[in-house]
Amino acid sequence: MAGETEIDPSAPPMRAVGIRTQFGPNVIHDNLDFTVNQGEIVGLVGGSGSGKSVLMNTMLGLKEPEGGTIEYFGRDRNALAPEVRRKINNGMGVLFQGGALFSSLTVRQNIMVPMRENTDISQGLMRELADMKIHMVGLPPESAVLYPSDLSGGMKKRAGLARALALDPKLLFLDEPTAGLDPVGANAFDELILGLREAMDLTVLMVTHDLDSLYHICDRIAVLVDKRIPIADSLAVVSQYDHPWVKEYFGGPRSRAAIAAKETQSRETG
Ligand SMILES: Nc1ncnc2c1ncn2[C@@H]1O[C@H](COP(=O)(O)OP(=O)(O)OP(=O)(O)O)[C@@H](O)[C@H]1O
Repeated sequence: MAGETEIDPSAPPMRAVGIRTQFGPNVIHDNLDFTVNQGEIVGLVGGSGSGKSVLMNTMLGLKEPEGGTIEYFGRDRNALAPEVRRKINNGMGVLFQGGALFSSLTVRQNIMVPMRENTDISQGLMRELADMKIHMVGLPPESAVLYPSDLSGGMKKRAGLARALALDPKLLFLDEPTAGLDPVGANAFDELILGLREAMDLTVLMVTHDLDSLYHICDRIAVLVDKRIPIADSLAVVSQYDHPWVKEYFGGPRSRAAIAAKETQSRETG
């Protein structure tokens, strides 16, 4: 197929190169570079309104940047053959803030939506696959027939995640996945992401304000400040980065508490 041989499977699954994003006169990203490597969990942090969600949508392909390119597997996505682009798109799952479930559909029906839109598998098989996803995200089997309004906040997130996993993605995008969860629920959700990464060989880009999540599950942390990502590295490196926002974010009391919690956890797990 034309174009298919042109992606490089050994190249990073996603790269933003020289991205410029602008809404009218409001420049959000300016010459922003950012790479997401195979198999890693990257946390994207930055102040409120710094452009994290817009960047996620741009990398997902929901928004075209005003300048620069997004590469998938080493290739400008706009140069990909339509079949290749569709295949890559189907390999992306996204959990939006709040789960974004269809309120008039049950959990199972919600999970079946992307299957119905993108595959021609039978209704029976779709149901079976949807129930498997429900199991994978740790929801009880009976939740399949519940409506979103019947679910707790944590269950909604899990249902949204199950739908994000519907097409067995390789790239998972999470927008504030633990927002609104209590610490126990948030920690359980973090563990779930770690387990799924192993089980499904996922690469994860996660927008988050949750310091515990950053410390617990992220391999690298990308910092979006001043319209760019000047640093994307391990927590140890990023937390020493010389920028006022970084100093405030990683040097504040909530950060110190999260570090202390992580150290306690590391000691307990040996
Ligand atoms: N469709 C749009 N039209 C105009 N401006 C927009 C649009 N979408 C986002 N913006 C602006 O872009 C900027 C970045 O928004 P974005 O939602 O990406 O921030 P964020 O870093 O995710 O913030 P938060 O942490 O508060 O969720 C904001 O100033 C926002 O008002």
